[in-house]
Amino acid sequence: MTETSHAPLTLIAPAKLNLFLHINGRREDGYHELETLFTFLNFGDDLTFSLTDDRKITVTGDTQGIPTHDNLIYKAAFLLQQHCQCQQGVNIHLVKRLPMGGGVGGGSSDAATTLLALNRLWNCNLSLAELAQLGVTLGADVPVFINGHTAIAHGIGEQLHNVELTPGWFCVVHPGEHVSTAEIFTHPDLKRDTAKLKADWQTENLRNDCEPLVKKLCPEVEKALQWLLKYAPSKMTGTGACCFAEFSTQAEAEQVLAQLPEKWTGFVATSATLSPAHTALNAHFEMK
Ligand SMILES: C[C@@](CO)(OP(=O)(O)O)[C@H](O)COP(=O)(O)OP(=O)(O)OC[C@H]1O[C@@H](n2ccc(N)nc2=O)[C@H](O)[C@@H]1O
Ligand SMILES: Nc1ncnc2c1ncn2[C@@H]1O[C@H](COP(=O)(O)OP(=O)(O)O)[C@@H](O)[C@H]1O
Repeated sequence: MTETSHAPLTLIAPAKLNLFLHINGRREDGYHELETLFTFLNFGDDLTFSLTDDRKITVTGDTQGIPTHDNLIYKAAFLLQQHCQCQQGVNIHLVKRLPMGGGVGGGSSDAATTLLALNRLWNCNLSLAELAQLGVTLGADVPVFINGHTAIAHGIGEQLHNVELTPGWFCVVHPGEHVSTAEIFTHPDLKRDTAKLKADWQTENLRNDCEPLVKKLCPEVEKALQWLLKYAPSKMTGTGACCFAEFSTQAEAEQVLAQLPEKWTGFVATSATLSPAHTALNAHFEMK
């Protein structure tokens, strides 16, 4: 492997939260029609990209036992390299902070940051819409990270309508359980009949339709939601297992995190209307 003259580029793969998640129905292919509000957090994994002159793609760092060819980072890089017939390679070094299967979208965000970064570094020049089209083949959540704006998603999560939200401080708790998205979506007890949102959706009862089922299957999720509820309204993100509560100041959110029972992990972060990956990437290329 020969590294090129490019200096390595480090970018964040931010966490997302589903501020609500309604399930409206099930399609014939098994995927579910959703309505969900995605926002980004200023907290996530770090990916460092070092270009090489051969076509090899390697992933190092906290890969947590995932075989390289199954890693969404490798899959994203390979997909783009094939699609654009790119002659360069890359080493991608991962610092993992987001809990796997935690509902904060770590794998999808890693894939999206890889597509966004390599599109620039390899000079592929695909539009965000083209990158999102490639990305959705890796996971339903990848397009929202490519789009990079707080948005309500419809369809299976790929039709995005940008919205503006006032940023807040979030305390996110991971109650130690790994929830399989596929298991929740194939469970017979999942609520799948919520009515579609109306124009004035802000006034509706916004909730996470996966929550009752996940609470039943994972008692620690129920406990984390109850624990957070002592301080502020609590919700689960995605198909779990992470739960969150919003606060107006950093100090309030940090005070709650400081009291977190030792058996759980958590973090505090602000939300961001624009994905911090886009902000960092734009800053890097403007500087050049
Ligand atoms: C429902 C969400 C909300 O954010 O859950 P989380 O994964 O974040 O918890 C996501 O859209 C998940 O996106 P992602 O994790 O990328 O899903 P995929 O890998 O495409 O699919 C995992 C499994 O979930 C099911 N699935 C996923 C999305 C969807 N709209 N309907 C589904 O039924 C499919 O059965 C699939 O086998
Ligand atoms: N780079 C990656 N980071 C996290 N998970 C990955 C990665 N590559 C593949 N995966 C697989 O994707 C699954 C879902 O991961 P993740 O995106 O963290 O969950 P969620 O969508 O619930 O937040 C993991 O259990 C793991 O097997």
